[in-house]
Order: sequence, then C-alpha cells, then structure tokens
Amino acid sequence: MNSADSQHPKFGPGDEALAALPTVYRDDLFAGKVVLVSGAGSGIGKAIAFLFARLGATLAICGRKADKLEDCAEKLRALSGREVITYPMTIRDPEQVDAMLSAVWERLGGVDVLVNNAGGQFAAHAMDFNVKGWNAVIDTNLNGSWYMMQGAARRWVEQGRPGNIVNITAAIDRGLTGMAHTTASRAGVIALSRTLAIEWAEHGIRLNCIGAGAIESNGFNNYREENVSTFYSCNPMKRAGDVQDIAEAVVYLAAPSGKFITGEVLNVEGGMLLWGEFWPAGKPDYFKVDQE
Ligand SMILES: CCCCCCCCC/C=C/C(=O)SCCNC(=O)CCNC(=O)[C@H](O)C(C)(C)COP(=O)(O)OP(=O)(O)OC[C@H]1O[C@@H](n2cnc3c(N)ncnc32)[C@H](O)[C@@H]1OP(=O)(O)O
Ligand SMILES: NC(=O)C1=CN([C@@H]2O[C@H](COP(=O)(O)OP(=O)(O)OC[C@H]3O[C@@H](n4cnc5c(N)ncnc54)[C@H](OP(=O)(O)O)[C@@H]3O)[C@@H](O)[C@H]2O)C=CC1
Repeated sequence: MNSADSQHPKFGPGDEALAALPTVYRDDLFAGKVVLVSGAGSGIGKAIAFLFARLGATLAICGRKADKLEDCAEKLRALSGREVITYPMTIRDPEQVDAMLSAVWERLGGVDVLVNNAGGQFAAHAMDFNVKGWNAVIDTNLNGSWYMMQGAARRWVEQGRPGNIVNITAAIDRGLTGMAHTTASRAGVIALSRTLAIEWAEHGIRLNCIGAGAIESNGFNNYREENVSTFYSCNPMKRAGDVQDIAEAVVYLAAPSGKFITGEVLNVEGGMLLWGEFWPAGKPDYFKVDQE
C-alpha cells in the first residue's frame, strides 16, 4: 500500500484519521517504554502502533512487506518524533524471528510489550481445505506467535526484566464457520497463553489474548463482497467494530490497568459470541432455514 492509499483505505480509517482518533488514555502512559508490534504495516496492527506511539512509546514494527512497514514507520516518526524500527520478516520462520528480536533488543535495549498481531487466514469450508492451506494458517497464527513469545520471554529472563505479551486472536468460542483452520490456530494460542501465564509468572511475564470479532480493517479486503456485508450484521450491535476498539483493549491489558490480569481472553466483538450469524465463506443451504 503506498502513501496515498494508506490515507484512503477501502476499510477502516486512513492514517490521518488514525492519528487523531479519540482515546481514553493519557498521553504519557507509555513514555520510556518500548513496544514491538507484528503485522503493523496495515489494519489493526497499524492502529495499535499508532496508539502506543501517541501514548509515548518507542515502536519496533515487523511484517512481511517492507514498503508497508516503512510507510507506517514514517507516519509514526512524524506523530511521535521518536525512533521507529522496521524489520521485514515472516513470523513463520523461527530464524527470522530470532534475528528480528536480536536486532530490536540490540537497537533499543529491550522491549516492554510484545503485541502478536500478525496473522490471518482465508475463508473456505473445511471440506475444501488442502494440506498446504491448512499448514499455512496453523504455521502463521500458532507457530509464528509461539516463536515470537518464546524468543521474547527468553530475552526477558536473560535480562532479568518483566515482560508483557498481548496476542490478537479471534472470538472463537462459538466456532467460526468458514474459518475452521483459524479457530484451531487461535484456540492453540489461547491455550498456550494460559499455560505460559502460569509457567512464566515467576519471571514477571504476563500474557493475555484479545478475541476479536468483526473489526472493519484492511483485512476485510480478503473476503468476497457479498460475504463482507455479513460482517456488519453479525452481532447484536449490528455493526463492525473499529480498529481503535482493539488498540484500546491492547493498551488496557498492557498498561498498569492490566497488572493483575494474566492468561485471560478479552473478547472485543460487540456481543457476537451471544448472537449473530457470520458467514465469511457464504451461508450453506443447510442453514437457510427461513427459505424452507
Ligand atoms: C463468532 C465470533 C467470530 C469473530 C471473528 C470474526 C472474524 C472476522 C473476519 C476476520 C477477518 C480477518 O482475520 S481479516 C485478516 C485477514 N488478513 C489476512 O488473512 C492476511 C494474512 N493472510 C495470509 O497471508 C494468508 O491468508 C495465509 C493463508 C495465512 C498465508 O498465505 P501465504 O500465501 O503466505 O501462504 P502459503 O504458504 O503460500 O500458502 C498459501 C496456500 O493457502 C491456501 N489458500 C490461500 N488462499 C486461499 C483461498 N482463498 N482459498 C483456498 N485456499 C487458499 C492454498 O492452499 C495456498 O496454496 P496455493 O494454492 O499453492 O497458492
Ligand atoms: N479484522 C478482523 O475482523 C479480525 C482480524 N483478526 C486478526 O487480527 C490481525 C490483524 O488483522 P487485520 O489488521 O484485520 O488484517 P491485515 O491483513 O491488515 O493484517 C494482517 C497483518 O499480518 C501481517 N502478516 C501476515 N502474515 C505474516 C507473516 N507470516 N509474517 C509477518 N507478518 C505477517 C501482514 O503483514 P504483511 O502484509 O506485510 O505480511 C499484515 O500487516 C490478524 O491476525 C487477523 O487475523 C482476528 C479477528 C477479526
């Protein structure tokens, strides 16, 4: 996405709007802190990076596409006046994760908060998954998040400093048709986080997850138009969430407001887990009960 596009995305706020979104947080909340956000070149990750920058943090951002990252970093530098590190890599490769973490630790002296936001999936009915597609989603969301978590935690323990991880997952408790691979991967991240919250508590490391519902963002571009329309009516609020809903939830968990919270999942989904239909790969005939 070039600079002009990032001002006028099809879904979600442009960069200028993002920089000025209202927030409930005070502007020095993360002064002197370092925050690493994966997948920050677009969508929710970019919004998370923007909010932390506005709250005083120094940012390191990573993702696969260098141009998106650099475009985002330029805006972050302008917004905060502080250094921003970009590192193109894939979270699916443990060696690239390790090299990125080493570079960030070396340049910035460490990290206070890791936000594992990078991830995704494609919409398809489970019967149609092939092995490569299944593995791509599991490898990205579950394995990629794990490499990042373990790499950061090892460095925190080595330095004798506390750490804080927020994983962006999805609101999966009711299942998610058309996204079985992602539900498996996100359930893995959630179970992992709960276990690590116990194992790593002695090191002062907290881990929490956000269970995102339909959040209007760049990610919507990956779905067919007729299915995207269901994202705006799949919860009792009958609208999609916005990227700031997720960014503010991340800050809540990462800031001192979250100091007694670990191993938790904060669902930010407009009540979607209670009511609503969500058909990212289309509604199967079996469920078209109104038309019988
Ligand atoms: C109730 C509460 C609810 C609450 C929950 C509400 C959720 C709301 C909606 C969610 C929105 C979002 O998450 S929006 C965020 C979306 N953003 C993303 O998904 C971006 C990142 N995604 C990706 O990079 C890709 O989707 C992902 C598959 C993970 C990785 O792709 P890569 O190309 O890097 O991977 P590769 O290893 O090359 O493998 C690609 C293979 O994947 C398969 N594949 C890829 N696209 C495919 C497709 N459209 N249909 C079939 N199969 C496909 C094929 O087998 C491909 O192989 P070949 O056939 O050989 O090519
Ligand atoms: N929007 C929504 O409704 C929901 C989103 N989510 C999750 O929230 C997160 C952000 O999504 P969103 O902002 O909407 O969509 P985007 O597609 O904009 O964000 C996904 C980000 O992840 C990065 N990424 C993907 N694969 C890799 C990889 N292998 N290594 C490094 N970076 C990678 C992408 O960067 P690059 O393009 O440079 O690779 C991109 O910036 C994702 O994990 C998504 O699945 C969960 C539930 C709902």
